[in-house]
Amino acid sequence: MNDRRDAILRVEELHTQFLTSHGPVHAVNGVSFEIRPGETLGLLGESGSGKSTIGLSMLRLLPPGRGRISGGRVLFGGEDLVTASEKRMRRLRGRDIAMIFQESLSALNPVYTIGEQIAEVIRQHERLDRRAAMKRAAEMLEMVGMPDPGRRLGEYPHELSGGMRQRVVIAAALACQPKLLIGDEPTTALDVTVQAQILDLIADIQHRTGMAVLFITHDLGVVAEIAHRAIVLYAGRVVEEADTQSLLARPRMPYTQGLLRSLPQFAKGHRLAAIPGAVPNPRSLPTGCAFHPRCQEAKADCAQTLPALTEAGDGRRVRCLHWHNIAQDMDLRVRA
Ligand SMILES: Nc1ncnc2c1ncn2[C@@H]1O[C@H](COP(=O)(O)OP(=O)(O)OP(=O)(O)O)[C@@H](O)[C@H]1O
Repeated sequence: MNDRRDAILRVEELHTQFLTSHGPVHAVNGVSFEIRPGETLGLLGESGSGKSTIGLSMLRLLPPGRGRISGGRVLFGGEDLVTASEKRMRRLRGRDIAMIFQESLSALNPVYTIGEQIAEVIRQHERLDRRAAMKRAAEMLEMVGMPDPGRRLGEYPHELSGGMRQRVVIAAALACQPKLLIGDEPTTALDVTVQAQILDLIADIQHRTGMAVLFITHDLGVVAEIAHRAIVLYAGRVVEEADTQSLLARPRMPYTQGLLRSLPQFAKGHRLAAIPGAVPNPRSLPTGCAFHPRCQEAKADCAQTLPALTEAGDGRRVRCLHWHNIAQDMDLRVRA
């Protein structure tokens, strides 16, 4: 959180609830972060930690009547999207802020050709005739590395492989040159080779256009690959934020340390071990630090006091009462 002036997006104290027959579910509990142009921020967390809800809240795409933003601001270029009109949001979505999801097949309409669908997105936001929009659609397909883009324009989604469909979805998302791309697990359904290609593609386009990217994922390996900075989410709260290299080399929060130890490529000298237990139910969060029942470092006060998100130097933020001692222990272990 260094240079506040430059951020294209600032999320401040976001709270989002779902109303269910069993009462409200507090899915997002005071989340703040920012993204600067040309930057990729990884939003990392286990299933149920609130990642998708943050993405949907930012674009005001929560299920009507069930999901609601109950507090906070989402400032995009200084404008608060929480209070913007629905008309304004329709203009922003797809033009200034684009979102891509995991399941490319459901994002595409089976009865229209690839070309018609990309051209339609372009024409929703720009005054172009059909021919010009089709020409731009072909250029977009070329940009995302689609072989033989002219021919692909006339094909239907089912004629393409999963990786090629995801390229089409990215082409459509980027057709209006958004300033911010939100990717919600956009590579999770793809095999590792195609996943690597898509990550390279997003990084390459970002390099050329300077767009900001919020990359939502449960996969630390993906964050390591694509994100400049990362936020770790637990039970709807940010528990750690750091530049990706520091986060991977010197995680401060025990939860982040646990995530790293559960992955072979990051375990480095530690025994490979899954974090015991599961993400808590957001209807009944533990008192104090929500992670304390699963934490190997927990002390008596962790069950009583909710730690604040604390500045820990170098733009890092940590939500842990004992991060300082744990950090010293970790550093000693790393030096030994
Ligand atoms: N439409 C909904 N109605 C009720 N509760 C919901 C709804 N959508 C999400 N939730 C709850 O909100 C919490 C956060 O869910 P969310 O989908 O944002 O998590 P996530 O980190 O994106 O998980 P995943 O990786 O599995 O998508 C979960 O407890 C989930 O059960």
